[in-house]
Amino acid sequence: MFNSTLTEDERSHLPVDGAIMITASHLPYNRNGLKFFTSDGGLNKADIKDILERASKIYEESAHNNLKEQGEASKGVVTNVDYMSIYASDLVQAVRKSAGDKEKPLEELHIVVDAGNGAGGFFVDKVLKPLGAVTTGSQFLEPDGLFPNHIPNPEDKTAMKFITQAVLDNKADLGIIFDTDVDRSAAVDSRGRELNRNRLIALMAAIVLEEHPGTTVVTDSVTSDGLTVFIENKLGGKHHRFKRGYKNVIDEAIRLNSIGEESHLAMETSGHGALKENHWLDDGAYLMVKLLNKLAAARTLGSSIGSKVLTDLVEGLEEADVTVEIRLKIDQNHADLKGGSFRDYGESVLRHLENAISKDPNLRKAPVNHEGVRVSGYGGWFLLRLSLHDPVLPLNIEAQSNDDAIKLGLAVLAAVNEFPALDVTALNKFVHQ
Ligand SMILES: O=P(O)(O)OC[C@H]1O[C@H](O)[C@H](O)[C@@H](O)[C@@H]1O
Repeated sequence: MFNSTLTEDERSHLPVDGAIMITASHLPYNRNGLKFFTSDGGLNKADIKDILERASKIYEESAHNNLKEQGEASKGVVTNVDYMSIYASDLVQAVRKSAGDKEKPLEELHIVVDAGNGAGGFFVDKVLKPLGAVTTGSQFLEPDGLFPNHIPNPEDKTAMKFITQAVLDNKADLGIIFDTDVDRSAAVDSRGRELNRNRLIALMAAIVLEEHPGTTVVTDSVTSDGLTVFIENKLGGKHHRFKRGYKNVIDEAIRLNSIGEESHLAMETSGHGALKENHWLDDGAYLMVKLLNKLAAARTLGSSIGSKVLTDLVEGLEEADVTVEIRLKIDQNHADLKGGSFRDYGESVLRHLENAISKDPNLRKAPVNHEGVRVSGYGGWFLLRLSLHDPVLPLNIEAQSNDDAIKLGLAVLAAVNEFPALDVTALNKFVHQ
């Protein structure tokens, strides 16, 4: 969508002034929304508020029965343009270029795609096949807004199981999965190893840091400590852990560049990733093209080279044995909120936790932290923060053993237990497993 505001092609009426997409994104089918783009990028909350306010003013100012007439009068011309083919052919060209302009640089490489019945099915016919890849075993390529097979979200364990199984069943070299509107993506290597979350950020960081040594990688707040060590010690870059929310991460990377700190990659564990070279657009297909470029370039040296070139790039990334996310709901109608907002309530939970932590010698608050309360201890860490959208406090815990993860969970539970509007059932279950 966004690219249609930049592509120059007079015959196809491009570039357009604006683009609108109807999508549930990675969410279930009953949570559709609209995404708006201009050539400056995706519109943010303030822009959308402005649009809604203006629209409601126009509605109020016009007499109800006049609206239909006005609509008739302002009718424009509708022209259908096959923009997807134009966009996809740019992706194809990028991969060819990285392989010295070879027409079919992925010849005989077996790549399966799981589009989760979202919009990503085009990647098979319009990108992979023209590059010579074998795509048998690709699944759920037909768009279906009810997502009958699984929720299309590379952060979702079930979704990742589907693509991993498809790779193993088909003995494929690589698996690729997209969310509904292809702004999130992830991969699976030939052995069925998931390249998502921290691992995908590490992989993208390795690729980007080869091109831009020393650059800063901006990520969301739930990235692991192992990722920082990997980016800084192994790759020689800088890891700037910021807030959750792809827009927050992207805007922060843009801000860093504007104050003289070079950054080329902004990425979330959710699978949203944006590159400076691609106008800071969180384009999941473009991320996968960066992986294909690596594969294509490697295959110019030997046709048996497969996804190992990607797996090797994340060699040395330390990963926690236990990774949990527990979402603690705030009951907005509970008397303990005293009529206040769930945000204020959540903030007071966080302040209380911060205070409790400072008295515990086993725990250490992260020296730099931009969101919620992040704490190290028992060889791991936890982060408790407010959800971007919901009345929820998500808790992320990473540790090297279940016992250590439970110790971290208990520290949180002791502090949050004092807040009756917070549903701690899931946390209780976790620590008493
Ligand atoms: O704060 P949470 O509820 O975990 O949700 C956070 C997520 O919200 C949306 O899905 C955005 O697309 C993501 O960029 C963000 O990470």
